[in-house]
Amino acid sequence: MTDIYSIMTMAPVIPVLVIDDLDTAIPIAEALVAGGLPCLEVTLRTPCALDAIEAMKTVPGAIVGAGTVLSTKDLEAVMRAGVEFVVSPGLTENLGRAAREAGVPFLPGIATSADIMTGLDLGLSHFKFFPAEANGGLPALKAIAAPFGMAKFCPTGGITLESAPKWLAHPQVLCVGGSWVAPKGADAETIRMLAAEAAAITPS
Ligand SMILES: O=C(O)C(=O)C[C@H](O)[C@H](O)COP(=O)(O)O
Repeated sequence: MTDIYSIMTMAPVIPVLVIDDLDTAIPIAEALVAGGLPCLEVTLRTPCALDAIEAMKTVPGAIVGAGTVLSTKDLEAVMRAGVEFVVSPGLTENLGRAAREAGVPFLPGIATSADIMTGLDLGLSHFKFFPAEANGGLPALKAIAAPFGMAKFCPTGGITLESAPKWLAHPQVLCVGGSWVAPKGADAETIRMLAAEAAAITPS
């Protein structure tokens, strides 16, 4: 199993996926990997999410993680499905401890300095800044991150192809998360093109 730093630095964008139809899981994963985005965050927002994770794991080159992991029960379920990383919208001590014990790369959501300090207490230093734009955008992350030079971030929530470069230019931002690369109902070729565009983003 790899570490969360490696997951966050494989590509500039981690696609956040909501899979409604299990039949689309493999084509979506193939398109994203072909476009240059190997790390896939499958949210536990739909009934078929765990099956989608297992299906996507068969795609060569795909590094499949789970998002929307809200509890230790969710964590156990996604570990059974064989995820390679775990993302949550927030951080609780229970979930943070369980993820550490499971030894799985873990990217918990934070929105405040206190959240970051809770994470640091648990031995965590890589966080999802969520919801990034609604929480005040890049100016807010700059201010919140400033005292925590050891912390690294994946801002997620409201980020687009157009806004990603400025987020990525922040020295503590390793990647961004976003659902724009796999819009609902998009065909595989569209997703591959959106992924290729996202994979080519450079900080500016
Ligand atoms: O489901 C979760 O666990 C989340 O944390 C939410 C997602 O990360 C955001 O909804 C993605 O944001 P958009 O790119 O603006 O769509």
